[in-house]
Amino acid sequence: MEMRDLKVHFDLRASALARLIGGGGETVKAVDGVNITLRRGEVLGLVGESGSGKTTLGRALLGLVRPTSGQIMYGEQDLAKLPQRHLRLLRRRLQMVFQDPHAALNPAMDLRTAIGHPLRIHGLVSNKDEARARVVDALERVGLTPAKQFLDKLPAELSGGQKQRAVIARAIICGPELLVADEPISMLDMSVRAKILELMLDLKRELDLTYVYITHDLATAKFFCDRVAIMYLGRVVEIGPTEEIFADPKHPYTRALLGAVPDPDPERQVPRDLPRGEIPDAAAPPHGCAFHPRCPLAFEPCGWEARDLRAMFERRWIQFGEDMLSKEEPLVSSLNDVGPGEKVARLRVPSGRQLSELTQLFDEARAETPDDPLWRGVESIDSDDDAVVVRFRTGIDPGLLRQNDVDVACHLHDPSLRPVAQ
Ligand SMILES: Nc1ncnc2c1ncn2[C@@H]1O[C@H](COP(=O)(O)OP(=O)(O)OP(=O)(O)O)[C@@H](O)[C@H]1O
Repeated sequence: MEMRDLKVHFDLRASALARLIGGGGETVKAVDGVNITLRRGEVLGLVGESGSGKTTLGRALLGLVRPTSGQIMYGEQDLAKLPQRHLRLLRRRLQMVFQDPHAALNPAMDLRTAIGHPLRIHGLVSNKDEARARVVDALERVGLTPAKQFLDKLPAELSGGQKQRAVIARAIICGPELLVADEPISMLDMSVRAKILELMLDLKRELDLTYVYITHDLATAKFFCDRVAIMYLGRVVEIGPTEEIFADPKHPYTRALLGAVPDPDPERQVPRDLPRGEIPDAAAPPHGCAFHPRCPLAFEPCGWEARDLRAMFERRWIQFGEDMLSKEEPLVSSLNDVGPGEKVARLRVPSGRQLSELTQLFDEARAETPDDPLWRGVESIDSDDDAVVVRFRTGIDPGLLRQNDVDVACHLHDPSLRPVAQ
């Protein structure tokens, strides 16, 4: 399966007020230009924080959400353009295992009915005995044995791990080629997590399956995946063999994620030390490299914009406290109106204040945090009669660059921009 420049954008409805004043709705770029070739028989991990687009990408692969553009080539067919009717036929070969096994099973349906359901939908059995035999086989494969004892059980009679086994049995019963497993173990007890992953690996070998494994948990990705794709705000920022990515992560975001792996011993939880800031709003992602506002190594071409100035002041106020906030915030209040992608910030002097206060503020901010990467993006700071004008350098969208067996989307690795990778 090959994803080519795959995009899934969601149009959010504008609020009634926004519509009245002529504003359109926002667009969330959940998946924004993904190119991945899925190899037969591999386990590909989609790894990233919440909101990075993993689930949307997984759903798109199964035709559960329509791509906005791009292709999903599956053999000769482009799933992105296939009519629903044809997709339904294909779906028996493309299955999903969901995060929550409790929600995935109808509480009123016994396992015989629930697991056999896809067989009936796809017309793969002609009578009850055949269906029963296939369900028994699936139950045995997932370790719910003796199978006959499980046929008439309801989900409420099963443990969490048993339920997830039943969900997996339902996913494999039609003989799929690809399984998209979306956090399949995150809601299970610690004690059964490894067993479920081991079961999935056994099934992969026995049934010649290919997996897409969606997770924010790097520890299981390391154990389970042949390759991992690290996603950030709808894009793949690094992809390659699991071993190589874990041994030598190249993207600053990957490095930050790996640094944030919690210690399995709860007494020694390592704090999540992802770089400053939250994941930005996917409806108004940062320019250039979307990670640049959080990146400690961001430099000139990474996509600096006027919004980053506001974030720099916020960091300053967090560092230096309330007094500084109340003194300085009114001076730079015009930054509140800055929209995405603006390359020039014009900070007007508020009435009753002096231009010299504003220029001094910039001098102080720069002197006190000279290592803040933001300054690398500032091209000039000038002042005219009633404003300080900050201009930012032009950013470049990072594409994937090949580094040994890994592709990484980071300017640090582009010799034409920075000769030595850091
Ligand atoms: N149906 C939808 N309508 C609007 N926005 C959506 C929809 N589905 C997902 N999104 C948005 O798309 C972005 C990516 O979401 P997605 O669920 O794919 O991320 P994720 O990495 O799987 O996160 P999580 O681990 O929390 O599931 C988010 O900003 C999310 O709010």
